Amino acid sequence: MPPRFVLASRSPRRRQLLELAGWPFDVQESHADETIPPGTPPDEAVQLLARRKAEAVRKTAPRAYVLGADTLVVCDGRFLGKPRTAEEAFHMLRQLSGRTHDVWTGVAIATPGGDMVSFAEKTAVTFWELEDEDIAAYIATGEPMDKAGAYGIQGRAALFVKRIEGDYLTVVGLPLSRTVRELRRLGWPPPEV
Ligand SMILES: Cc1cn([C@H]2C[C@H](O)[C@@H](COP(=O)(O)OP(=O)(O)OP(=O)(O)O)O2)c(=O)[nH]c1=O
Repeated sequence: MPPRFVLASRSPRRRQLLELAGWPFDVQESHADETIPPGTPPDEAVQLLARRKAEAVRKTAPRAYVLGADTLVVCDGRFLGKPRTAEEAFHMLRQLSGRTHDVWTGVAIATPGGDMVSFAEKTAVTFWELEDEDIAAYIATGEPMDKAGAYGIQGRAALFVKRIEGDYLTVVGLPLSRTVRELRRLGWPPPEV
């Protein structure tokens, strides 16, 4: 039996992106703890959380390749995760208005041999100046609530974006081209898949 591939994520975006790679995989949510030790730099923080997610799911799928990922927005040294309330979403988007911030995505791959490999990718995103009414209207769509930094570049927040530097898919939550290259290096997919 060839090894299975499991995506350790509840994110519909990550599933859709991984489908582009063209091989079969299962999806399993990780329920991993998402707290980060204070002072952890962003590249380490996203890899730490990605590894935790992959590790949690590996316990239930030991003979599989397991992929975990985590995305964080970093503005002025402050980490912006998923907003808990509409007010928090408003403050995050106010903070991002008219400025450049970094979006970090960490990816961790657990292999059937027991290894754990991870990397982090960064994309810089510049927003136009946003009017308070634009922010309020965007929050009313409900889009910000399950997304780091309170926006989805793949949705209506595309209208906020002046320029980006880096892989667009790092912002959406999975730097697919680098991920597929790393997986190949680790032996996935095997010839029989
Ligand atoms: C900045 C940005 C983030 N996001 C999303 C990607 C991630 O799904 C989410 C960040 O939260 P994460 O904790 O990285 O992921 P998640 O909770 O959605 O899923 P899981 O932990 O189960 O894998 O924000 C977008 O979809 N578009 C964007 O432009």
